[in-house]
Amino acid sequence: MAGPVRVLTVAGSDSGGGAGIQADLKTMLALGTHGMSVIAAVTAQNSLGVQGAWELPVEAVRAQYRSVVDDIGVQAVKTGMLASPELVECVAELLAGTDAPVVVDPVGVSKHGDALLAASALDAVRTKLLPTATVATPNLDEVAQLTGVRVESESDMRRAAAAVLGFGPRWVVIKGGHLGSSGSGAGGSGVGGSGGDGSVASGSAAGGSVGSGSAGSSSAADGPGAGSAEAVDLLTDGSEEHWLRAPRHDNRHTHGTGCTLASAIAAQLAKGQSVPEAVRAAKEYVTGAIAAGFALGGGIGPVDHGWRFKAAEGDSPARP
Ligand SMILES: Nc1ncnc2c1ncn2[C@@H]1O[C@H](COP(=O)(O)OP(=O)(O)O)[C@@H](O)[C@H]1O
Ligand SMILES: Cc1ncc(COP(=O)(O)O)c(N)n1
Repeated sequence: MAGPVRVLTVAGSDSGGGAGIQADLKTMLALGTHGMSVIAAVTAQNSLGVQGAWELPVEAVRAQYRSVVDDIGVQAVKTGMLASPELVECVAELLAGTDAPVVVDPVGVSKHGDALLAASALDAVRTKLLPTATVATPNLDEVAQLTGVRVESESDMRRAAAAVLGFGPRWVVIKGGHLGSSGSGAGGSGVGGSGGDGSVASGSAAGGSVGSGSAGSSSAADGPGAGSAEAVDLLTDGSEEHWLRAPRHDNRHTHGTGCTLASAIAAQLAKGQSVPEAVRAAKEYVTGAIAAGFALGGGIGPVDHGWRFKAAEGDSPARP
């Protein structure tokens, strides 16, 4: 079909504009695609944390999805914050009926430790949502939550990948962004008006080109910026292994990194790239966005989704 490449995000809204639906749409635009959204939950959120979260009714999510898919059509779908077991099941059922590649970011907790998924939804993520995924992109806290595997070094990432693949996604990216950063601890508000019960500890990450290679030994360090010099992710389907290595940027403004990576993978898949090509390109994009991350509000600022536009314009951000 002629026209722009179309990518859909099914996720939560971040009022601060750094993560969730807002990060997804900015990423899709930056990578030359037409982004569309199914809003599953709304958060009141800023650089300091999540002040409130409300999930949408299942019918509202199903109706948004049908409106987009039945008329406009999608060439890839990405999922993010889905909040409740009912929404996870609904979205899994909708995705089971699509031929488009699906990127599942099993969002569990915000960078500040606020629960974005009820603990009662974990089983549905494992047994219903993950089997629909072409690529799943858990961070290390989500790996622990979903599989019980605690990753403390690069060598643990293989075990983590095998455990996630056991739930049925075709590929998994184990994101090592939290390796070598300090944990920020759980707390804050829970998910939804129904009350969140899924709070878990989260790591706060501190913030070129992407290399690949084999697993090395890198030990967890004692604080943001003091960790390993690389941000290492492992992409595997159980037979092929791709180690994606990029410079670790000593930048605390990393709000939205996971959403950005998953949306970038979806955009690249929609353009027709293979999974390894798409993940490599997405890693390059998120690495540049983290390098350009900026302060906004009093806490953790966002990555810069427009970093390539600014670089092309000669570096200095445009001023009105
Ligand atoms: N400080 C950093 N410098 C460079 N890359 C990073 C940094 N922190 C995270 N990343 C990368 O950003 C992507 C998202 O990872 P992560 O922050 O772990 O996800 P999440 O937002 O889900 O917690 C991964 O590719 C990871 O390696
Ligand atoms: C609505 C929403 N969705 C997802 C995240 C996770 O953000 P991150 O990409 O930093 O892990 C978030 N903070 N808010």
